[in-house]
Amino acid sequence: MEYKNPLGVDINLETGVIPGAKKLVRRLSDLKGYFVDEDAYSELLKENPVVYEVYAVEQEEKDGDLNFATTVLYPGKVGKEFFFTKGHYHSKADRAEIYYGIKGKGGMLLQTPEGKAEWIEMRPGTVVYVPPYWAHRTVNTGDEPFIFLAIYPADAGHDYGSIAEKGFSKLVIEENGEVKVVDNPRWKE
Ligand SMILES: O=C(CO)[C@@H](O)[C@H](O)[C@H](O)COP(=O)(O)O
Ligand SMILES: [Fe+2]
Repeated sequence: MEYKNPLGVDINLETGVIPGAKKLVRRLSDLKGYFVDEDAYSELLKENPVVYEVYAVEQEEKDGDLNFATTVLYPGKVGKEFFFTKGHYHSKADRAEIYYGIKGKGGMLLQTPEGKAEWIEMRPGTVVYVPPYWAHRTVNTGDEPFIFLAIYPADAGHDYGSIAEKGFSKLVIEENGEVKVVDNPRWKE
């Protein structure tokens, strides 16, 4: 039997960086078509800010193993919509996931394939259980980076297709200085 080596790493709780992890950067240009307000999107695209970074420690895609990753989701808005991650189902749709809030303020939008949505607020210390089959997207509703850890099966994979095409049935927006979760006018089942 070949055994893998155990590993311990310290997440930088201020920056979200995991030493030695693979870094992925998503800029606004990577989120074309995701935000409802297309004029606001085009305007902000001139700056093309970084929307989020992911630091991932991933194993081979095998049943039984685990990956973990931090995400640093920057504050910002496109029109009224707060910055968010793309959001995805898992390619192996029955794979669950755990998120843990590290820094900043935000939340998670979750959705079943039938379009039933849930919003869960997250702050440092919040654990979110993402059940099998639910799409999930995080949203930064604060004014500093929102940082969290995700732990997920190594064979879960990411299925971005249907969210990229249809989005979530709910939007998380700022209106009159308040965070609101409202119906997505573009949502169609
Ligand atoms: O859910 C997971 C892994 O299953 C997170 O590590 C996200 O991958 C990350 O927060 C970026 O979000 P996406 O761009 O992948 O939606
Ligand atoms: Fe996931």
